[in-house]
Amino acid sequence: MGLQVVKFRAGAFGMGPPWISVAGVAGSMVCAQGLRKGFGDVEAVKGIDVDVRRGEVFGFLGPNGAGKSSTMRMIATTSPVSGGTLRVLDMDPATHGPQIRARLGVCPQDDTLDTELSVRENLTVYGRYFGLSRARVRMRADELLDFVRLTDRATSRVDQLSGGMRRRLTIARSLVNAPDLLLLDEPTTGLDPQARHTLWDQLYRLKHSGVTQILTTHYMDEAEQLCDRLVVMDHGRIVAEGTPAELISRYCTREVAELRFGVVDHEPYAAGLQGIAGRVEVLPDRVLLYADDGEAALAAAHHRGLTPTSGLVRRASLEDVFLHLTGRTLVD
Ligand SMILES: Nc1ncnc2c1ncn2[C@@H]1O[C@H](COP(=O)(O)OP(=O)(O)OP(=O)(O)O)[C@@H](O)[C@H]1O
Repeated sequence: MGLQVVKFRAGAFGMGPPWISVAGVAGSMVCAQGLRKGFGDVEAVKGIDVDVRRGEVFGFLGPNGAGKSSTMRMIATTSPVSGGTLRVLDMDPATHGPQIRARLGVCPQDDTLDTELSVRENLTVYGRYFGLSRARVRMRADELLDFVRLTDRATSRVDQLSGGMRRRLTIARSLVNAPDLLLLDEPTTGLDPQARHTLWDQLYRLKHSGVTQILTTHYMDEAEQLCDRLVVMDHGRIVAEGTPAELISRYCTREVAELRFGVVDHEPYAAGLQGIAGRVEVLPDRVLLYADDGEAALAAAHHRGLTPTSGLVRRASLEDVFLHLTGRTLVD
């Protein structure tokens, strides 16, 4: 028997994508307890607990090598679990891989589109792989092309598309089987700002149509925009979990003053700023001073004779949380 095929309904895509959930999952969409992944001597995932609820967008954040992709591959059932327990859509990946995959959409980090085929054919071939009838596949392809705004490129070959169009097509392809759960590995890496915003808009619409999403990203603004909840991973472990707002309030002050002194070595300036407000972080080109009142902190610095060549005050962000927890900026 082929993969279990999901049901479709003729869609009013203009009003939002008509994804149909085939079967209810009462509790968690993904539940991991003490989940581990090893590659020989390398422990990529060191016992993590994760609970992804129906309808939410859940993010895995972390620096390179943190274990995000290894975790995603276990959830996608393409990499066996080394230890702990994992349930995906209330099933065990070890025994129900095909049943899980039939209800998953997977958008990999690198586009794996068939560049020899047209845009439309990429969808129809994939749909046939899921066992959809020709008529269903045609209807589905039309709906998805409309959803990702590629209808007018339906007959173009993939190698004629821009990077942003390819990502949109990859997302469309991952939705061919009307998945309950969509896995997105760095969905907007390499895209220009406009293409990123277009994709965010589509992912947002998907969320509101009830598709649970799990994504990895290096972009904190992306996580803040899209994720209801997220975990920060580092060295195979979860070091923080919460909503973006919870994480910011837990690990940061309300504001951050950024001070640039136009020098190579900021350490002496950082030392001089100690005690004015909260934590002081040194970056290659600036010093960050965490404060509930950033303007007051800047004034206090000036009072100490530490007047920057440029100083600005901004709201604390997930980027600051990440820096605090991992000691690194986003992309190292
Ligand atoms: N197939 C493999 N064989 C051996 N080691 C691996 C394999 N896949 C991943 N690793 C190692 O496991 C650790 C976690 O890698 P993983 O790709 O899960 O991290 P990541 O957080 O997704 O990183 P990135 O953001 O760079 O994609 C790294 O040390 C990596 O080298």
